[in-house]
Amino acid sequence: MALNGSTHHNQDLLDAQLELWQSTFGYIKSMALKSALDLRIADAIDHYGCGSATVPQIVDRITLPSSKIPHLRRLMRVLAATGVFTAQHPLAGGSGGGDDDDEPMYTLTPVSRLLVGSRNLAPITSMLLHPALVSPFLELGSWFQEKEAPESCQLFKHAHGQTVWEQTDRDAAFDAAVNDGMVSDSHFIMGVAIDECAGAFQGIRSLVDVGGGFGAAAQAIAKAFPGVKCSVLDLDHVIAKAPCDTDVQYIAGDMFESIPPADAMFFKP
Ligand SMILES: C[S@@+](CC[C@H](N)C(=O)[O-])C[C@H]1O[C@@H](n2cnc3c(N)ncnc32)[C@H](O)[C@@H]1O
Repeated sequence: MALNGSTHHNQDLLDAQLELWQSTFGYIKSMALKSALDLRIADAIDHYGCGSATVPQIVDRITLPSSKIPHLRRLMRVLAATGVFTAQHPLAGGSGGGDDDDEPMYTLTPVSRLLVGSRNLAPITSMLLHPALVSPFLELGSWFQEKEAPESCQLFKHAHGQTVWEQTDRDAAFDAAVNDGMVSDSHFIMGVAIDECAGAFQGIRSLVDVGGGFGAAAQAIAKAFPGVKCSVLDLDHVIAKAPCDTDVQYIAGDMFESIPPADAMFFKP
């Protein structure tokens, strides 16, 4: 906004305030995305074969009290402004054909297509936006002031009094969110990695995936390269829940104590 007859000083102040609010409210972007995941809005839109839907059509597919529909419209506008969906607004007056004529049409974008279908990143996105992982950032300032030794001074531990992996061991719901998230991320990225870096796996007869979780990455390697004997090393409580009907061998242990021998070590954070 340019001010009429104002000094540059006032214009600069307002521009700076705008930037300050943009940084202050930056979290709205990720919280709107989290709401879309919680409400399964991308799934609701994807249900309509063309990948587009109006708010009333979305409401038909999700659980929402009718009093919240105006708020859903606002959420959809934020999600369209941030590129999660596109919004196509109807021509003035509508076409006169139906009830939804005045409704914007929301369409999946390349971003939200990653929240549905076979290469679905919804579980890892939900995991990364889990309150246990987001809330420690509220304490980042006090973490900086803490004088403990670096290894015992992780932000997560500062906030929760235990490490991420101690919490997954004690909290079954958080553990499931982390494991499901990791599996979805591995499915996605290993499809790309195997296409792009197949040469890296040539000539290897055995491979150990260190901190390999449920073994989605190792399974993808074993499937693409049947000559590579793949194993997964992870903590006891993860291996206890790992699938048993796969081509990979699961080994419970602590990577800081020992790593089983193999031609290659693989690590996917
Ligand atoms: C970020 S996750 C990655 C999981 C897996 N690589 C994937 O992509 O699906 C890190 C993994 O390391 C495991 N981990 C953490 N500390 C470990 C340790 N000391 N020894 C073995 N595994 C460990 C966790 O249980 C978790 O499954």
